[in-house]
Amino acid sequence: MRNIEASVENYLEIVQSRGASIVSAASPLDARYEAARFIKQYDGSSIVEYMVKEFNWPFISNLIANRETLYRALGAKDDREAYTVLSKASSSPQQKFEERAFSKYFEHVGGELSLLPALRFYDRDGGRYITSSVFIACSEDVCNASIHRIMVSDDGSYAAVRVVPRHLYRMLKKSGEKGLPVAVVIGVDPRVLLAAATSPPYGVFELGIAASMLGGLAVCRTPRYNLPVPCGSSMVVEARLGPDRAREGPFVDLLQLYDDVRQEPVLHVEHIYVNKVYKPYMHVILPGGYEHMMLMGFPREAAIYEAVSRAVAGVSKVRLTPAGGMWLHAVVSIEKQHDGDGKSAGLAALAAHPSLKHVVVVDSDIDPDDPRQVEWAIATRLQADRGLVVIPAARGSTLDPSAQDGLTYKLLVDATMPIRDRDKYVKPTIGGQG
Ligand SMILES: C/C(=C\C(=O)O)CCOP(=O)(O)O
Ligand SMILES: [Mn+2]
Repeated sequence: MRNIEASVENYLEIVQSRGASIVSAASPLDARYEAARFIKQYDGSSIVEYMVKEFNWPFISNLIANRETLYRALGAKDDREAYTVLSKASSSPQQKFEERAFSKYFEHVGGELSLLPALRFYDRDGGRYITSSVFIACSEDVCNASIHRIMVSDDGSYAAVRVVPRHLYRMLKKSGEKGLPVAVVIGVDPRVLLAAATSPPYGVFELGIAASMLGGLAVCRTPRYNLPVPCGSSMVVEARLGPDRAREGPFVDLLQLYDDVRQEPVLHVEHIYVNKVYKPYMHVILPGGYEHMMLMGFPREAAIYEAVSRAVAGVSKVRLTPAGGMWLHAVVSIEKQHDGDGKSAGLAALAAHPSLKHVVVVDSDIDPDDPRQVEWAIATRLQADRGLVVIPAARGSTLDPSAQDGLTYKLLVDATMPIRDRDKYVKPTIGGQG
């Protein structure tokens, strides 16, 4: 089914028709902690909808409740198909969108920061946060879409945005004294978020990748800055980003740690619009929750799958593991053909996802989703003198508190069995079963 306007409402219809269910809160929740507790209760299991006391719009979380929901959305039956959908969309983004009138879809509701659907999640949070915000910006003839959290300070005096040094950062640096005009969309089909979480080369517009996955994309041009946004977005904010900076953080990141406090660009909100055609679901991603990990990690898993498939003859499964925040740790199982395959697979994984820190390579009889099996492989198949590769002082994740000056030691663990003597390593099965 197509959802070319990319609304949350249509997405819900699609995944519900394919078996996903939604849990509704009985009464409105408090924006401070109570909504977070409710989302957490269904983290990794079910989509939840709820009202938040001081807002009139419906809220929604866990849109990618688990892998099954994501696969349903992608129309895929397994990992391989899901990776293929994303990889194909990334390598052949649509270049043209269907343009529609902004005024047909959106009504102006004001410009105050207090209207932003921001919640407070954890006790040390630096303010209230919007976590599903997709920033759309164009510079010269290049457009970019990427996800950045927005922090609204507790006294409501400013909003700041965490901008990691990637494409939006590059545009911001070029924008000079006036700051960078941006359109921020909140509440879209999560396939738009997945596309925005991929890292194509500069110049590839991530909305084109979303369009490939959605079967087309209807965009509306924002009134002030003429920026293209999906017409089904629940909220559209027109703003200028920077050049001034303000305190941002702490915020709970993918690793379930409080990220550093930094000076980040201020978001100068000008106009806020809400969708009048679709039910304007405000999407909230629980920081450090399953949906956060899936949205960030799944595109990297697909990239690792693709890279390892080029490096060795057979890949069984790739997992960025939940305990590593689906960001720092990977387990890859392969059909080993040569004794060097374990190393080739691990090196390909590290290269495909620069934030990856530790990778364990196992044989295809080990399930990367089962930590006991992975540990069993390490216990019985690894010899540290030949199975470990340490890469000193490499570029690592900014989220890793143990890294120094952005540099980290990487580790590849080749826990595959040697080609010789394979008989010594087989998993025993109880006989007499046919
Ligand atoms: C801010 C990031 C993730 C999050 O908290 O959701 C991205 C971190 O990117 P690195 O390149 O690993 O620093
Ligand atoms: Mn980009």
